[in-house]
Amino acid sequence: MSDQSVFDVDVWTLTRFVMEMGRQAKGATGELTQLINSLLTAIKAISSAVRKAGLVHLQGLAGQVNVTGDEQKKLDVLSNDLVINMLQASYGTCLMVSEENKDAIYTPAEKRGKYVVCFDPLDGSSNIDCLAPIGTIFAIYKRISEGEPNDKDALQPGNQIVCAGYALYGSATLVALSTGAGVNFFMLDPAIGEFILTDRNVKIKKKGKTYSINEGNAKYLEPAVNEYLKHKKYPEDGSAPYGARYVGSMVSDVHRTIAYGGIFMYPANEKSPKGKLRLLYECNPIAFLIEQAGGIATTGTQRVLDVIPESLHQRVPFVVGSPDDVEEYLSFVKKQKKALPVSTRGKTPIISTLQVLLVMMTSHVMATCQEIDK
Ligand SMILES: O=P(O)(O)OC[C@H]1O[C@](O)(COP(=O)(O)O)[C@@H](O)[C@@H]1O
Ligand SMILES: [Mg+2]
Ligand SMILES: [Mg+2]
Ligand SMILES: [Mg+2]
Repeated sequence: MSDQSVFDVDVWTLTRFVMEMGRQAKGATGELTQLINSLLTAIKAISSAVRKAGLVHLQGLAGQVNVTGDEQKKLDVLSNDLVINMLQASYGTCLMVSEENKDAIYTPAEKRGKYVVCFDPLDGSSNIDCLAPIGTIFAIYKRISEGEPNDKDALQPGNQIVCAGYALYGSATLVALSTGAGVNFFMLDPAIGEFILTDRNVKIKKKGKTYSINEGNAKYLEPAVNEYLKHKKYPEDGSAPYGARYVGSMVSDVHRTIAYGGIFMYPANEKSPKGKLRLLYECNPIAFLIEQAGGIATTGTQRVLDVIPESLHQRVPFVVGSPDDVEEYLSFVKKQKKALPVSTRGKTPIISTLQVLLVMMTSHVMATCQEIDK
């Protein structure tokens, strides 16, 4: 079938879009545009590598384990090298933090610029060999140090982000990007190798119809989370139960949540008391985009973007999505907190539950003894 679509002779590419945003920003030097363009080159190369991985033996393990204990895949390492090399060649960065590097990566002095980039070069890498969607996530900050850059430049809270985004290598390759004035989607047109603006100022639905969580962790989840999930499956008010969707690649699960509405959750659990997802290069960039799209991003106890980072690879509990859905989840968390005696609040619920049982048993035994004494 011949392609009847009109050939757009005034196409809005991501590069043009960012240049336009840059020109409107006072004192723009074009450095951010150049940095983003270099990042896009890495993303295009990763997209190409992902799509041919099965043909050129790029699937499977690289043989090392990263600092957070993930077994590195060959594509993790390749993606990481691409992003580091393209960013350093942009003359826009002074320091980078990557999931795949234990320490911060300092740009050689002669190539330094004013930006800091925290990134997850390949997100969802357990899904590479089964061809499920995977992604790349990044957050960009302005450095705060004078002279030599240092780790503190990367330990800024997410509310200091100047630009964040993700690439999704799915049935098409998409980039979602925000520089703080809303979220825009760009689709890669392989014919011209450009990302084309497809959705301007994307907004998440107020309330969705699906929840997304790894229910294989149910045994380890806090009671409030399981109570919430039960409410979604057996609504007491006669409304329709929610659907369940879980890809196991956060970028894919989050993109569906932004596109369709709903809630994505990776809360703390007994196995990972701080949750699994990493603050600097997964939770902060995604939280920034979710809020820019009108959603909520919480750790369960505070706004993700307000968390003051203490270490480069620290994890936080992570619940994001449609405002009504996340607010409803938080109401279950608050209810659980209220149900616990003050002295046990804030402690690991498993211990506090045992303490509550102990208090109840002791008072029961006391009451029985008093009965016998009468
Ligand atoms: O397999 P689990 O425990 O559900 O974890 C899935 C989560 O782990 C991740 O794959 C971690 O990211 P990486 O693949 O970048 O290490 C997320 O993309 C995803 O949401
Ligand atoms: Mg990993
Ligand atoms: Mg990841
Ligand atoms: Mg990763």
